[in-house]
Amino acid sequence: MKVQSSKEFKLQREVEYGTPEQNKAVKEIVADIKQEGDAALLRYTERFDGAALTAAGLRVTEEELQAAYGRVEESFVTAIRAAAANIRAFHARQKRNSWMDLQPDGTILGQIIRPLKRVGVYVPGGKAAYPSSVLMNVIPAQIAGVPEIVMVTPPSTGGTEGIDPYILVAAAEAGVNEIYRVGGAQAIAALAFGTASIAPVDKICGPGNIYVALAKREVYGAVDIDSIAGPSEIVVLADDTAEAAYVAADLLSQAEHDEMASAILVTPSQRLAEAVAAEVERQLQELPREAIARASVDNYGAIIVVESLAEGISVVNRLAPEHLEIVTEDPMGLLGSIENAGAVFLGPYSSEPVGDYFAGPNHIIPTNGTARFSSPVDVDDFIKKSSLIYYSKEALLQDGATIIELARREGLEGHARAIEIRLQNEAKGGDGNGK
Ligand SMILES: NC(=O)c1ccc[n+]([C@@H]2O[C@H](COP(=O)([O-])OP(=O)(O)OC[C@H]3O[C@@H](n4cnc5c(N)ncnc54)[C@H](O)[C@@H]3O)[C@@H](O)[C@H]2O)c1
Ligand SMILES: N[C@H](CO)Cc1c[nH]c[nH+]1
Ligand SMILES: [Zn+2]
Repeated sequence: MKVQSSKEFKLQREVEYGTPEQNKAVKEIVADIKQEGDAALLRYTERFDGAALTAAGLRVTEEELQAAYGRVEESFVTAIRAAAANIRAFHARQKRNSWMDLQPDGTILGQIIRPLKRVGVYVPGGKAAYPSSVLMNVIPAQIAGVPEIVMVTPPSTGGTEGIDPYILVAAAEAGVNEIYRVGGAQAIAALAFGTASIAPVDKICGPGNIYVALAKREVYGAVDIDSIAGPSEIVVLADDTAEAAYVAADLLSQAEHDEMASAILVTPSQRLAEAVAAEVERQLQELPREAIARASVDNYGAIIVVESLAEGISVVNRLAPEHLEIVTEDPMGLLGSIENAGAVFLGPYSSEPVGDYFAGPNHIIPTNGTARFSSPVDVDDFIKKSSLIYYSKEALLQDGATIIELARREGLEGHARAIEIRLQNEAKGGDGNGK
């Protein structure tokens, strides 16, 4: 990894997100699915995932789901249950309730919370299978009360059923049974627009590679999306007290996700910068996914030497990373200055994979600088709110003139008259029915 000064460093998102070719490919895939439905879905699944399916074979059967248990270790089932319990406990704290406020004049104002009816969750499965993402998608949706949760994941990671058995077991543990073996941009478009085999959803959540992220951006508006949760990112803000081997390991933990993942160290310590660069090189050679991680650090990685921790914080806030680790003498003391980061990990033992798998917070987190304005997946992603207004006669008599004033200032006489007709009727001693 190249050690550079903050002046030399250029923000990745200042260039187009994804290459022009990737953007063009995604637009074509989405348009084809919209127009041709299943036919295009099957064609792209064969082209990108090498699976020649029929429409009847798109959905995973209950037998396949149960058979997957025979292909995973008991220790995995124990681990996924323990992780699920932590994720459930964390997200249960986010649940909102409807509320109503009764005022002395009889007015009732409130907010009604309802779950979305049908949501699609994307579970990545291209370069690696992500059973942990099943839990991160499904548990908050269940806590919100979503009745129909549909899962899609590509068939490319193998297994006799064509889907990684660990993903299937995680789905069965989470209680999902509508699962389709499709991935990439074609899966996102199928969820958004529907095909003969897959009924459309109201919202799509979940992380994925650049094709998934661009497709979610493309279908937004036809459906809602959680955020752009694309190739993983980590920024470590560290001072001279940090352990170089730990920092390097944490950088590589995200670099190994994807050639487009980004891993960045920001430090005022030239010594640490050089030690981490050497450690990254040493640890890379021992990493099974060396080629992916090397491409990531070569193209999207950086070690940025800043003048001070204060400058480091301003670099971090510009980057707005998905994950930020603060490994300094007093990490808690710096927390208040962090404005943009999807998840913040404090101190040398809060290694990023603790959050990826187990602590409880969601690992589906905005990337590419979008942590400036969006948040990790949570229970709120799976609800919608309706406002409730009940105005009593007394309240309308009291506020009516003010409402009329505001309506007439906007030149909307029809609005003003809707109020005025009631005020006039009441002034005449009306019965409240306009008579
Ligand atoms: N931000 C987050 O919260 C978060 C969480 C977990 C994982 N991730 C990211 O998810 C991603 C998982 O990526 P993955 O590739 O392993 O799985 P994936 O399921 O996201 O992508 C695989 C799909 O990509 C499509 N694809 C591959 N090459 C293509 C091409 N040339 N043209 C068109 N489509 C193509 C295929 O349809 C394939 O099914 C990684 O980037 C990882 O960093 C992000
Ligand atoms: N680090 C990823 C979020 O960017 C999540 C993940 C899943 N499995 C391992 N890691
Ligand atoms: Zn990870």
